[in-house]
Amino acid sequence: MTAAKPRRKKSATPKRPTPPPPAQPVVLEVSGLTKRFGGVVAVDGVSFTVRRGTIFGFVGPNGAGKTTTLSIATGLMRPDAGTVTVRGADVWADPIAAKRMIGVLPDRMRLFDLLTGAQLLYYCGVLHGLDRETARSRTTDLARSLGLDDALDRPVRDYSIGMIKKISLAAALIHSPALLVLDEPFEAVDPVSTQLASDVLRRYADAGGTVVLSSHNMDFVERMCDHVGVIVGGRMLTAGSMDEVRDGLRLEERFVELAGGRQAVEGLEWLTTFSD
Ligand SMILES: Nc1ncnc2c1ncn2[C@@H]1O[C@H](COP(=O)(O)OP(=O)(O)OP(=O)(O)O)[C@@H](O)[C@H]1O
Repeated sequence: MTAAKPRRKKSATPKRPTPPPPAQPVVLEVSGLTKRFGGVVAVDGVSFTVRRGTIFGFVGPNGAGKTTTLSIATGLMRPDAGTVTVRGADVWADPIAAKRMIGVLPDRMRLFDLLTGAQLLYYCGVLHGLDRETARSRTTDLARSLGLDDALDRPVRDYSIGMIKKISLAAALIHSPALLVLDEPFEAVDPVSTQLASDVLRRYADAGGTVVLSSHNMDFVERMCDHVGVIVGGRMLTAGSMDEVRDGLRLEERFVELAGGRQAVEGLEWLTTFSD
């Protein structure tokens, strides 16, 4: 007789959108990615697929390999091994076709910050092939939806960190790409703006857009994403629907479990011996 497996405590979870049906076509296929920086293996054989209409959360501890993976996935960095395709177009063999379908918000993006917000969005739109009228009207729509209307005429170099994230998100969205890849999009963004931007992303995904985003905010990922992948030490430990990955726990609990648990606070006794 086998011992009964102890049941996990079911935690209350925030409300989330229903996952899209599994029959949706694959939009992003990442296969066997590996990237080394000298002696550091930043990404170690990472594979995952993301289907149309999915909001995929990519989570992992600091230095786990999220930014490196997302940089390779969007063609900003070459891997040592592995392939990435976007709707079947290889990001390295067919970069123009692949990149046309991607909107990117990279970590630490450098913007043409002498332009005003309106000029920046307009030029992003025109560079992506939009006609002038469409670029102008989408600039206005995005600024309104993301709470940036009042800032549109100011130079981007005067923006706060959160405002830069929002204008970068607008720049990634302006050509209405099939795939959005966002590296920590809501870092330093206030809760009201996060809500506005979340609504924009959900509407985009409901209409068939596909989102991959990284974040350290587990509650946000659990609320926002229907699929999730956990990367630790360059390896994708698990990826699947939110419920599969959570396995009855809150995402944060499951993440801490997978990422190695809490470190004992040993060797810090001096911290409690105050100098005065
Ligand atoms: N250009 C680089 N040169 C050398 N090492 C790098 C470079 N970029 C990343 N690394 C290393 O690769 C590993 C993965 O880094 P990466 O930025 O992908 O992690 P991350 O999961 O995005 O981390 P964080 O959550 O802290 O942003 C780290 O050990 C990092 O120091």
